Amino acid sequence: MHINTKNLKAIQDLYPDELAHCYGCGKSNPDGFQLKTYLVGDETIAYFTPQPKYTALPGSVYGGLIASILDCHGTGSAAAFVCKNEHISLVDATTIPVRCVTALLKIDFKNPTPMGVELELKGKLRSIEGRKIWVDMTLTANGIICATGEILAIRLKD
Ligand SMILES: CCCCCCCCCCCCCCCC(=O)SCCNC(=O)CCNC(=O)[C@H](O)C(C)(C)COP(=O)(O)OP(=O)(O)OC[C@H]1O[C@@H](n2cnc3c(N)ncnc32)[C@H](O)[C@@H]1OP(=O)(O)O
Repeated sequence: MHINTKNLKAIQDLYPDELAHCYGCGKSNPDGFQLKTYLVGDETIAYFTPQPKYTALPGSVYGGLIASILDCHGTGSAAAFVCKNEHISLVDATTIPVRCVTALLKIDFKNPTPMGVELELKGKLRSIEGRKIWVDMTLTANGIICATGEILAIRLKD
């Protein structure tokens, strides 16, 4: 079921302008994917519909794109979970003081990801250990999990 995100703020839209050029999720990169990650309760969610140019085998999505959007959903999720853990409101904020980058990303490709349908990405917090944030992710199409991912995001120092 597609969650209505209309009244939610995407974590990537709360990155300050000078850090908003990421190819995968920067709001200021018109050529990028502009992935949006939302915190909904205890999990994060994002939706993405790949363009046909990101085809692998005919009818299925290129794995590099899958890794790319899970990468950005993972760091966005990590930032969102840190904010939640530290009671930093995403509702009232215009920017957030949390920056996370990917140290490690693992993707398991479970099933071919069909082209032409909306993909649903979910993230769940596994642990926060100091500056290390582990997030488990799934990528689902038509109700079938096509890929799972795990990410170790590192919270940057000031
Ligand atoms: C790129 C710069 C942008 C800056 C602006 C901010 C941007 C904010 C907006 C975000 C925009 C979207 C982002 C999209 C997602 C990307 O695509 S990010 C781009 C890809 N990632 C990178 O380029 C990161 C490159 N790596 C690095 O810069 C550094 O290695 C890191 C990850 C910052 C860590 O360096 P560090 O801060 O010196 O921390 P370090 O002490 O080495 O490690 C901390 C802990 O993590 C552990 N660790 C580190 N790496 C690993 C690993 N690979 N495996 C296991 N453990 C590890 C260490 O063992 C250590 O553990 P403890 O001893 O604390 O238990």
